[in-house]
Amino acid sequence: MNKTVLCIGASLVDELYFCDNCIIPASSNPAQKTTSIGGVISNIAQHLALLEVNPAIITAIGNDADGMFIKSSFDKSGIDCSHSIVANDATGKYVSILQPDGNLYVAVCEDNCGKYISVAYLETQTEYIKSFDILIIDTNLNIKTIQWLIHFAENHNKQLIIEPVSVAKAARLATLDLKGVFMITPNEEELVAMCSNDTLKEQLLVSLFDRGVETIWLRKGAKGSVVYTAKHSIDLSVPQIQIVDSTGAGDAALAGWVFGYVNEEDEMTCLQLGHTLALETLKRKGTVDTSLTPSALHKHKKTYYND
Ligand SMILES: Nc1ncnc2c1ncn2[C@@H]1O[C@H](COP(=O)(O)OP(=O)(O)OP(=O)(O)O)[C@@H](O)[C@H]1O
Ligand SMILES: O=c1[nH]cc([C@@H]2O[C@H](CO)[C@@H](O)[C@H]2O)c(=O)[nH]1
Repeated sequence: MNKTVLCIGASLVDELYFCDNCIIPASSNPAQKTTSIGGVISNIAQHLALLEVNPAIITAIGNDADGMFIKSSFDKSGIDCSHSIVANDATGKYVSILQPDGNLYVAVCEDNCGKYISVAYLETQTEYIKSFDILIIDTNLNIKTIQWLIHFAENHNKQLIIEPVSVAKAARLATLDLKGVFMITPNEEELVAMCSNDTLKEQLLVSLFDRGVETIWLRKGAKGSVVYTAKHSIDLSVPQIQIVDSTGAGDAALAGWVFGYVNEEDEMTCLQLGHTLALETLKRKGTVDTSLTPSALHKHKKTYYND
């Protein structure tokens, strides 16, 4: 393993409510709740730790029981969170309401990492950040911090990957200078939100390349995904599966891809590893497949992709 990975963004508590029956809007629906650690960057870091990539994280948690639970879980997983912020505040929370088939109906999120992971804070951490090869960030961060990190990565030759999180938060990227961004991983709705003017998919992709993005990994749910660079693209479908919970497929896909990348796998293998981890996550409730190991991921990949 050659490259080192630092994740920067939100750690939250996820409360997922699986409704017993098809949701009746504007009324109370009987449901079953599961609670786990969430936040896009935390999901990615947790999977990378299980995959023995040895990630570190800069995140913000509150000085409450949720925050202490998240910190002790990171410590147990070997995720270095010693440069994270423990704020005199509540830990952020994501609450989602899902249909009985595991598809998202609606979700809300209150998180504080935009407030605490400021440019002023990151400026005190530059030597630490410089010690990593790959920076993965989520758009829970505020616009100024995201722009600072993009420039930092460009100036210090770091590979910066941006996970756009949601349609609302992807819009934070709409006006930014993206020069030198190594990879960005939107779904089709987030792609539109990241670009201020264009509407056609081809124009959206070209506008991101013009703004300086090297690779766009476009996620298409049950239709798989496509990796685009200015020169070529590769497309991969997914087998049909019975999903249990749609939460976190995109985060898992990125962690699987990064695992392949740091282990110097070819681009199709990285993509297959990404899809494989997404599929395994979709088959269980919650965002992290806690049974994951590097060899289990390779074994599942063989089953899904038959090679
Ligand atoms: N219903 C599905 N069946 C099979 N695979 C799926 C399904 N949904 C998602 N995937 C897999 O997960 C990957 C990422 O999922 P998706 O396209 O939903 O991304 P996303 O919207 O960024 O995810 P998230 O829900 O985490 O925000 C897809 O490219 C695909 O490989
Ligand atoms: O605004 C946000 N919504 C949802 C998430 C997280 O997305 C994960 C699923 O992809 C889930 O764990 C939630 O906490 C987030 O970090 N910010």
